[in-house]
Amino acid sequence: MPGAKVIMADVFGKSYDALDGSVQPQVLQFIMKMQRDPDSNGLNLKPPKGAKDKRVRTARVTDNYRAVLMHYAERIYYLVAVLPHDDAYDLAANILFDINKVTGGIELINLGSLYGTLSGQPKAAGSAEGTQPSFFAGVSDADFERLGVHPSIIPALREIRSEDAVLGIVETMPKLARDVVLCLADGMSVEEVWEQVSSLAATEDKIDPQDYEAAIERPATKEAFVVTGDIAEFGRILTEPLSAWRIFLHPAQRALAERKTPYKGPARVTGGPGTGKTVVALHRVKALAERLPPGQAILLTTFTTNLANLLKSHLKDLGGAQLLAKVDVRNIDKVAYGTVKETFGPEAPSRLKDSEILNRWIELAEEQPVQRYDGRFLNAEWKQVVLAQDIRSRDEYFAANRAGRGRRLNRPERAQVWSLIEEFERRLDREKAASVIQLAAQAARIASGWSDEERPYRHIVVDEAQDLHAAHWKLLRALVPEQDDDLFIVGDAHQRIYDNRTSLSAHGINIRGRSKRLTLNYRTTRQILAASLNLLGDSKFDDLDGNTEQLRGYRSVLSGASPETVRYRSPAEEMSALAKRVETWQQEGIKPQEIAVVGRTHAIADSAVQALRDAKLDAVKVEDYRVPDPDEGVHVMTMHRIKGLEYRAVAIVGASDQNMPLPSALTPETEDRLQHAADLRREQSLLFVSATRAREQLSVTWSGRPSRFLEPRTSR
Ligand SMILES: Nc1ncnc2c1ncn2[C@@H]1O[C@H](COP(=O)(O)OP(=O)(O)OP(=O)(O)O)[C@@H](O)[C@H]1O
Repeated sequence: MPGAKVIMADVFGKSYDALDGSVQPQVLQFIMKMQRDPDSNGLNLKPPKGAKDKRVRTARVTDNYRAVLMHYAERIYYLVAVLPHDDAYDLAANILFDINKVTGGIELINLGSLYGTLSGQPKAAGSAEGTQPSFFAGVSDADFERLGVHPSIIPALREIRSEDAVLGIVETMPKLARDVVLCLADGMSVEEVWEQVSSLAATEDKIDPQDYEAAIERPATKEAFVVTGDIAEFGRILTEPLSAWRIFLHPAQRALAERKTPYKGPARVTGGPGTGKTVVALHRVKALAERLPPGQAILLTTFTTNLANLLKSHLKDLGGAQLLAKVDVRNIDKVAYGTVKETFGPEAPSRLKDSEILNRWIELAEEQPVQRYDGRFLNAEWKQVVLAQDIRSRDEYFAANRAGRGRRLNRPERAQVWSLIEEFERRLDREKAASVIQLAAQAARIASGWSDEERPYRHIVVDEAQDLHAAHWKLLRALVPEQDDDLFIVGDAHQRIYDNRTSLSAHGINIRGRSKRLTLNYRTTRQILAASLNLLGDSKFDDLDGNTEQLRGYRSVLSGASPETVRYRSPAEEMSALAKRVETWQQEGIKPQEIAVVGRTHAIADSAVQALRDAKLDAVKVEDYRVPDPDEGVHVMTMHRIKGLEYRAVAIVGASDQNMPLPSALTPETEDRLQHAADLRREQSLLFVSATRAREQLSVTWSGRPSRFLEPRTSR
């Protein structure tokens, strides 16, 4: 008897993750049995009674669990879910499969959950909102269908009368319908939605609504189903819960990442937290690697080593060792140091961390008989004026542009500052040491002298671009010849947490006409998003290229609990409440390693670890360069360390005015007004970054006075 081909639907992952560890291995056994012989008695593969779609089948996985499948062609089955017996029959009764008229891809429509989301909605008449018109009154059925919304969904859309209901229902829809409905709800016209969403997802094929063989080959199907017959591949996929196979690019993301016609120069993608910028960068690397000529290389870089390690593991998930072999994944400081070391070998200076450099500046400033300049001010002047413009002489410094610096320096003052800078650099030379930014400037100087043939990369992709310094951009510009698809840059100035501000065009990186902004957040519930945006107040942010960026249209499809903001009388009380909160989250089914506790300083994080352990909860401090094992417990870390990560639940602790902003991170206002403002914005961004790591639950707590960034939304 020939075996069957089993194809996994994207939604399958959700039901699989919810299964008990003892049932999960049985699912693989079940798939193997299906592949061997779907008609074997033990499987009891049959059409359930009362199913809306005659192709639905149920089959036995264990005594208590059933698989729901769709049988669409001879010996080919889609696996939709494995659920407890009754739930499986419920689902089987309410699903439909069809070929989407726009994408030509196969779609799974779950009418049960779709209509289920409407149950809490006010009725059309007889309720407080009785006269509320249907939210989509202006869109005809024909328009919905033309845009790619399946006709079975349209009656549910007619029931919608509030934005909340829109956001609730889209979670249960097929992908294209979800994007269309969100854009219409955002006020876009039918034509705009066609141009910006549906037409981008449309297939050029002539669609035969019965031809599933052709439909299975289309990209839209491949985004929603894992088409593999290889059992080892199934096993690998199922044991990597958040791995990249589940990431199905939104048409706007796909247009950026998989674009076939080359970008005629550098391209830039911005967008708020969780809009999939990193995902786009990874898919871009994959697309570029697929057409990379032999002997050429791609650089994927970001700001910190931790994030570079994370990118490496995501890239491996996405394309395996084969993809990784074509890509150099390194953080920017390593790229710079590598260039300097190649030239100077063992003579290359050793690297000093930013904190060590700052301490040396503070020492030098304090040694001066007359203390005219604060160490912080001098450090910033050196980094943001001297190193940013690669100034090497007193005359160059006299002529330097000091835009962005808030303290004027007259000529004699500039002479004083320059002599301090010379003294500082002399001391570092004597130590055979250098700051990471000095090394980047040196590397940029070296690489700028190379010919195009000597430039080591064919493409460079940059994540977390907002944190890079001017010297980094000069270096990157010099590491890749100016040509099509040279630089692909991804970032968000709202998340700038290191003190580097510059504009791409100042470094010969011209992105005009090649920049896009992503607006749909896939990570965070809209309740958490609204609270996080509140933290930013009315501060202004840039678009990495000298213009102001706005978060217009930034929204989430997910809905959940409101975040908590709670004040306690003392740090001890706050910490014991933290332990209770973490315990409650765990009781609600959130695993310890899916919970993060975040503090502004190491000391706060350490006291949180202690408090959790005192309450007999497993907790681990997440330090640099190490990812804890899943059984080490709740992850506790600083706000800098959580950058780029995400958790189901996040507790921000110690968010008092004493810690946020951290006084030692602020340049005195009297010393430099603009630097003070930039320091404040950076602290605000740190809190914003921390809050936007939360997928489902967020709590922000403190004792004493709340951080000024919390003021607008604290109701006490
Ligand atoms: N099209 C998509 N469909 C479903 N999930 C997605 C999609 N794109 C991204 N995601 C998920 O959304 C989350 C955020 O993605 P990602 O980390 O790429 O966003 P980001 O913009 O780089 O975020 P941040 O700037 O906050 O670090 C991830 O869990 C990712 O898997």
